[in-house]
Amino acid sequence: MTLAGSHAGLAFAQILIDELIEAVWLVDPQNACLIAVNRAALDLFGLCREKLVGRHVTELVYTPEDLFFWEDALSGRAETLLSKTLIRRQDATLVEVLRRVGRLNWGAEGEFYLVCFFDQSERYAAENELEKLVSELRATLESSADGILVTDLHGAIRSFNRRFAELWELPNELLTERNDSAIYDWMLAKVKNAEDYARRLAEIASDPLVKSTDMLIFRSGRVLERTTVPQYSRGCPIGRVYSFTDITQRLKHEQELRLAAQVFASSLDAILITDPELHILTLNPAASQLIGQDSASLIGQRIDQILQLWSGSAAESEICRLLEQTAHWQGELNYRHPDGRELVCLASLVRVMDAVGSVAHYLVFVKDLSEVVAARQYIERLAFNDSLTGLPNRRRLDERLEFNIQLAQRAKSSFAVLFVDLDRFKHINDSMGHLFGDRVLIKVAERIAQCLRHVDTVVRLGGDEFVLILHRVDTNETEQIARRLLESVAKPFSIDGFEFTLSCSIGIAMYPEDGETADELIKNADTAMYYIKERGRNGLCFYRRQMNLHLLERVRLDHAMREALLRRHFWLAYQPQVNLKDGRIKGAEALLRWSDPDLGNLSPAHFIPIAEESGFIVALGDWVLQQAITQAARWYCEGLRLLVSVNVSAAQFQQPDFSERLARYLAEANLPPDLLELELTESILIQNIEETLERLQILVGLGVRLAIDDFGTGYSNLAYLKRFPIHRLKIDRSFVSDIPNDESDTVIATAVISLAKALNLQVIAEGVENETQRQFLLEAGCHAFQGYLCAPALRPEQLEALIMRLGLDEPSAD
Ligand SMILES: Nc1nc2c(ncn2[C@@H]2O[C@@H]3COP(=O)(O)O[C@H]4[C@@H](O)[C@H](n5cnc6c(=O)[nH]c(N)nc65)O[C@@H]4COP(=O)(O)O[C@H]3[C@H]2O)c(=O)[nH]1
Repeated sequence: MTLAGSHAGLAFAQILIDELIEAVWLVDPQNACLIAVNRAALDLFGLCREKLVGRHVTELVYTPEDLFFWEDALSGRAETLLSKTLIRRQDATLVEVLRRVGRLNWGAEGEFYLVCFFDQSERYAAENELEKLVSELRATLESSADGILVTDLHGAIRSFNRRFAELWELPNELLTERNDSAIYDWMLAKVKNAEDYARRLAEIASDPLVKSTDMLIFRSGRVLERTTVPQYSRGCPIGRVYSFTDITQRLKHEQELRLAAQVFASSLDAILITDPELHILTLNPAASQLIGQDSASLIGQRIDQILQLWSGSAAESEICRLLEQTAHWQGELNYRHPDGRELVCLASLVRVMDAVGSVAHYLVFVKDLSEVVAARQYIERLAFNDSLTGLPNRRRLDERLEFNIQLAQRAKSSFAVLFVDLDRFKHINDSMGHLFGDRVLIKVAERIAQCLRHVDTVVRLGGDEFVLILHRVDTNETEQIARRLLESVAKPFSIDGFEFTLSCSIGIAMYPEDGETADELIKNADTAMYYIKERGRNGLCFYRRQMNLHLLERVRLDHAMREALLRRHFWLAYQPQVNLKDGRIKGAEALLRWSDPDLGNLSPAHFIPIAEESGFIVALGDWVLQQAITQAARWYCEGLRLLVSVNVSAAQFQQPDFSERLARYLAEANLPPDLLELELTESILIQNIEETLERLQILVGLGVRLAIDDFGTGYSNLAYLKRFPIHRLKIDRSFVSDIPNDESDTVIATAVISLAKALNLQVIAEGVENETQRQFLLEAGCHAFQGYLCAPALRPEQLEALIMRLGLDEPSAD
């Protein structure tokens, strides 16, 4: 029997199930029709009791599972069912329920199926909501730009996001197999200072409530910022969330920004930033210093009203065009500083665009060029002016000459170029030092300038050379000015109590006759100057065309000399040196002779200066030394103890191996060294005094005698003279020739003789041509003479014959 068959049972069951919270059906197991439903079931299905009771269960169930079950239940193959399912309400909505079917045997009342429905829709909705929330959270976690690690209070990892794995470069195996200690080890190995890292982590772990932010520096250089906060649940900490941000780039940018700010603040150039309308937004200290106003008063002002950006050559439209095209403009501007200074500035304008392509700012850089301009002007002055005398220099000369040429061409006029060179200036430099020489040059430059008109130009070429341009002059006027110049330079100088006189040689070239270009004019004036130098100096000379031929001749002569030495066209003549007291011959000066089959007999006065200029004198002088020693040795062997004097040039004397060679020649010839005298000029001796003294001592150590040739023509310093191991002074021919008529020559000759006496030196006069001179020198106490009065330079055999006639005064007799 089923429950449906027992009315009393059914009524009781109805009362029972009505009290239940869940929806309940009682189903007749015979026909699977509903025999009773409770109130909750009416609510759940949205049907009235009449619409439910009596219905076949399969009309009310919805899912295949239910349909199959009831099919099986009716055929006795199934009795219970418990699962989630769906029911359809009257309004066609589906409701998720947990449905339980059980077959109940109610004793005498019969059997029935009890079908209970628990409405799960709310729970499921909550679960769904939760699931959604979780997945949203997960997505949020994953989409975070920071790496996130969540742990429990003991550090066990609960989760981390992909970014965390990326930042820490976790290998795949650590992603798949969760191994907390391996992950922590990995992290430890990544950081640079593992010890600090571990200590800090332990500190954090020890306090579940701590919040902290730290910086982690990786071995790779990457820098992470780690922030950790406790994770709470219902107000209690249950774990910890770590978030990691890669701040490598940010730090770099911050550093760059700091640097930029530092550059901005400390830049020596003025930097101003404006808005698109050129209103100043900010400026650095250098800008306020350059402009001369404090930054507060400048901010807000238009930059172009403060700096004359559009002044000068730069028109506003042009600057705007350039800014438009290249985003940059640069130009010079003048700025009058409030303190009155006129500044020359280099300004640069740079346009800065914003993200959408509009002008955001202008950067204005201003550099004060005043010092640079002053330096440039100074360099120009240096470049175009001689630093010693302040006169224009060679570079300016070319410019002035070109200018004069153009003027003269236009006006069909002439002008003069004078090449002025001081005579024997080297002696002053060598004897008094370069500083003294410089002061002399300044004084000379002043004197030259005083002789000129303001339209003329004087240029110092260097050393003691000056070039003058005389504007619009003819030869007469030029000569007058040149003579004035000679006179002016010849006036005595007095520097630091030292009184001396100078002379100069002036070569003159006239435009256009003597040259049409600047180079030609200078070259020809120079040639004329050389010409006058060679002819005794202290004078002026106009250029003549033949002079250049003369220069060419010098080159040819130098070549011919070299050939002549090879072909044995040189020989030595010996001029006797006579004892003034007894007229006997006491020595001879070896003088070079050149008898050339093509050129004839050439004078050493002509070719020696050329050899000195070209340096050939070293080889030539060496040959002379060897020849003279050989000859003296020959005479010595023949029983003639004759002192032979040899002229030694500066270049020869300065050869490092001069004394060694000399010693070798003496030894090879077997000549007693005291039969050789070296004649050195004053100019040789006054160069590098200490070094010269050393060399002289070596020579004296060899046993040879030393004489100063042309004594009186240089600037001998008596103090040094005393120190030099000299045996003899030779009075220059120029002081002898006018004795006794020229008073100053006479005085000088007498003074030299007295000086020699005082220093206990021998003294010989050269160029003695007459008896008066001889007598004068004898009376003055001179020891010896040489000159045409006795004989010119002779061939050795002629000298021997003369000695036979006059007798020999052996050197030891001095
Ligand atoms: N007016 C006049 N002149 C006289 C008289 N007695 C001698 N002379 C000349 O005066 C010059 C004296 O030689 P110096 O002053 O050393 O002047 C020499 C010397 O500076 C140089 N010289 C000659 N031979 C040599 C040499 O072998 N080596 C070097 N380095 N220079 C030499 O050439 C210069 C000229 O030599 P020279 O033409 O031989 O001219 C010689 C000689 O011939 C005289 O009574 N009156």
